[in-house]
Amino acid sequence: MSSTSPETRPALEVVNVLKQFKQAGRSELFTAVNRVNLTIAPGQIVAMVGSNGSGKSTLLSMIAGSQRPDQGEIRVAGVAVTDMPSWQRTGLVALVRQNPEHNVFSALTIAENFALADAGKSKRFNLKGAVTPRIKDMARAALAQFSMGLEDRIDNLAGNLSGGQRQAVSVAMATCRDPGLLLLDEHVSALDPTRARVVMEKTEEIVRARRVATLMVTHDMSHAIKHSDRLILMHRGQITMDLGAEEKAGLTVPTLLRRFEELTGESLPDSAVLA
Ligand SMILES: Nc1ncnc2c1ncn2[C@@H]1O[C@H](COP(=O)(O)OP(=O)(O)OP(=O)(O)O)[C@@H](O)[C@H]1O
Repeated sequence: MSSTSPETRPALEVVNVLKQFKQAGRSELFTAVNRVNLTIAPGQIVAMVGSNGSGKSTLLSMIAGSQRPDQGEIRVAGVAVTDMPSWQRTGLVALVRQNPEHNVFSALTIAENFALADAGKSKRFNLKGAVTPRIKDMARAALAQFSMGLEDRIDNLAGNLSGGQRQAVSVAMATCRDPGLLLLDEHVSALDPTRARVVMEKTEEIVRARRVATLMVTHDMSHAIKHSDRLILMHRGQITMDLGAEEKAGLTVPTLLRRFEELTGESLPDSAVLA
């Protein structure tokens, strides 16, 4: 079998990626992501944790296509996306953001949101007539996975949903077409702890069932340990720790926080502890 066949090629390859920013009042550039290498296998769930400002969101935004690396290469499911605008990555990369407001259009119904997501990179989108029986079936099936009754509300305005319901809709939309890679940028951090747990557990269940490779940024260390196959730690623009399933098996939140402190001399913010 060829090493580049769909079954074996990595879901994500980040090769030597560098991103620098100009800083106000300073002549030298600030390095936010410092020659990062990261490979994610098909179906693998990777949790990424790290201190504030360590470069997690910048790395995610380069993978999603809203920023371009200054150097390096990014491939998703074998496709070179480094210079591809984000709208062209639909189907390859799906992103669920922290703020529920940023993931769904409040003025559209749930079904219309699905129609819009499905239209993806096609430039012509006409809302009138876009909600076809196929879209409705797709939306109902995707939403039923969350067991929140959302499949019976597809004609409701998304703006009338709670934050947790919106994030459930967002994950359902992001995964229903089986993207090459799912990016979760603190997608449950704006929810209350109970809702956060439910949405996180369902998210894991869905991505495992669909075998969608996932890179999840979180400040909740227990989520990072519990809901991943692998845990990576970013610090000052670099990946400083990379724990596979075996190393992660006996890991507890206090041990993880201690290991981070030993490695970096700094404390890791744990939203579950801070909450
Ligand atoms: N557009 C920009 N211009 C200048 N500096 C930036 C820009 N975007 C990010 N940075 C800086 O790059 C660093 C990394 O930011 P980034 O948002 O990636 O960190 P993070 O790990 O996601 O942090 P947090 O956990 O707090 O969300 C920070 O010091 C930030 O101030």
